[in-house]
Amino acid sequence: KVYNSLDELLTSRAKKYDFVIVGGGVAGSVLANRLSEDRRSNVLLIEAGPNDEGVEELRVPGYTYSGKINSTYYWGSVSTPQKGLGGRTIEFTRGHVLGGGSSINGMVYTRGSQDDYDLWERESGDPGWSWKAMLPYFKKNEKFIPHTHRSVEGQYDPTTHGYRGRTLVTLPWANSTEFYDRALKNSKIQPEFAYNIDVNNGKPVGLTLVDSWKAWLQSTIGHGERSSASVSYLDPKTRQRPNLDILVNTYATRVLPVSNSISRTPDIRTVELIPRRRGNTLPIEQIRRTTITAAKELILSAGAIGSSHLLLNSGIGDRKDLDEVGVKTIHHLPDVGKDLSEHMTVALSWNATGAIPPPVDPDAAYEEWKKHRTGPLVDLVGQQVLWARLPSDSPIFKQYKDPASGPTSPHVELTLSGSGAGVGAFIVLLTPHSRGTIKIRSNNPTEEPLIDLGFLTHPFDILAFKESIRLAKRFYSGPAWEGYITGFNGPDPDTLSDEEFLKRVQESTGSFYHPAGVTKISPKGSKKGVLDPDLRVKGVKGLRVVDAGIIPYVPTSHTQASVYVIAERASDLIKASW
Ligand SMILES: Cc1cc2nc3c(=O)[nH]c(=O)nc-3n(C[C@H](O)[C@H](O)[C@H](O)COP(=O)(O)OP(=O)(O)OC[C@H]3O[C@@H](n4cnc5c(N)ncnc54)[C@H](O)[C@@H]3O)c2cc1C
Repeated sequence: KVYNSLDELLTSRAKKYDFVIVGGGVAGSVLANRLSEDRRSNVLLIEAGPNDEGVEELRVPGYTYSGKINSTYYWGSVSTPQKGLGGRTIEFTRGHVLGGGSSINGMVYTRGSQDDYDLWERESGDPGWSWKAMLPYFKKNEKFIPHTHRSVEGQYDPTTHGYRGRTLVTLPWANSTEFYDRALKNSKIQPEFAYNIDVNNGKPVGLTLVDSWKAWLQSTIGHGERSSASVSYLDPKTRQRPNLDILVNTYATRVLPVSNSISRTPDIRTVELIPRRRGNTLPIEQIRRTTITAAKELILSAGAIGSSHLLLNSGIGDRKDLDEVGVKTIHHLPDVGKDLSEHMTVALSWNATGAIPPPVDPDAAYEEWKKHRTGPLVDLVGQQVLWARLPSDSPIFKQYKDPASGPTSPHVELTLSGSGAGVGAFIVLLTPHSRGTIKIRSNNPTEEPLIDLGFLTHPFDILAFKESIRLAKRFYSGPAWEGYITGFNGPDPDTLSDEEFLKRVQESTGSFYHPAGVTKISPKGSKKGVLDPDLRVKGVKGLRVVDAGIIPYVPTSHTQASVYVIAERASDLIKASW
């Protein structure tokens, strides 16, 4: 059952919970479902944002980024002034609703490379995080739905996918356009950008024996609707389980050792809660706090930012930083909130001579979606994404270590789009050297955390942007674009001075909202990192973290698929330990 307020839960329930999960996003929704599969386990899922049930705007794929989604479903976070961006702050979007990021995100479904997961194995010393070991979890999570209204032959590899999972995944609904036909034609002519049938096979570079690949984009959309973690894992049947309570509109301020603990190791199973609206900072003396203690485990799934914020508010972090803001350290764990890695983006555009497509009537599109779940509102991003490796003989690798997790990992993603007079490529720097931090401003847990993304603080990343833009220029100057593309609008590293180029990039760099690394896994016994390989917080009892923050280094993908499989595996680890 869903409880809309803390009071509602407290007045109608006096239940003991075995597992308390904080954060009802991707990981939290998966855990709530899997842990409550065992009817003997009582599970409480706590989410700061509202319930997503019946909110149509969250279900229409084409409404994402359209301004039609109410601001209540976002945290409204902003980064600190970014040193590498000349002091500019950037909006840092996070989902604030059941389903978390998956209720508002771009729905791109990419798993990353085999080397990304093999890096997790190396970083944690646990082969259970390797690509090979995680592949069954990808299949467990996914229900791939091949379209029947158009031919999708040759657009995906059937052996790569799962067909019985909960997250619906599909290919673009619309047919290809002149722009995408040309992009595909180009991939047949330019060996650097060869076609690969399915980006989700983990080792696309190895298979194609070239340095880059391109495939039909897959999205977490099914039957014309967004397939978020709450829709798929907290479906009406799951919500009715008598052993699962879901509490929304409730913000966790701190985690605490259980009051009667006699152990020397802090036994952290209590969570402190307040009713709270999105983003409002409450004066500390007005905060009326309630606590709930888990009988077995407290699990933080508040997202990379939310979980590190919560640990720091609780006095679990670097003693020096905590002292500075007047928070008493209950457990000195220096790496909490450190080593944040994140993707950086820059949008490029070219002029083109393509046919102007007929305008879409928004009312008719909505009517079609409502009646049939078809039409222009069923797709979101483009049909093709190009993932590429920077040439291995590029001079930047003589100067700096290649940050990619291995040869199957691309350095750059280009989301290709084009219609009429404009062609675009959204460049994503997938393997940054720059690092950021999450810190707290004060001892008031309702204050927003300090989100420092560290963008462009490492010189490699500026050079990597240059090389990535050159790569995009090579792609769009291929023979298939002759007579179609007429000019590049930059920023062009080959015509601008270094200063001008940097300024243009600093003005436009954005985030891709894929933060990782702030509560990373490391080997048992290692002083580095925040979590043991089984996701327990090092040096304390009773507390795990399960979300994007556990990932040692941002993967070369959009991150939701990684988080789904992290949570699927975590559910098995937790079940196996009781
Ligand atoms: C705008 C945007 C677009 C994206 N596009 C894509 C995409 O196209 N494809 C893709 O693969 N990935 C995408 N992502 C990333 C993807 O959504 C995330 O990787 C994923 O949601 C992370 O899952 P999580 O469980 O770690 O955290 P989340 O899904 O963010 O869940 C965390 C939950 O915890 C709640 N919470 C936080 N703090 C507290 C607290 N103190 N008390 C109670 N609850 C709390 C939050 O409200 C949230 O619901 C996008 C993300 C954003 C923001």
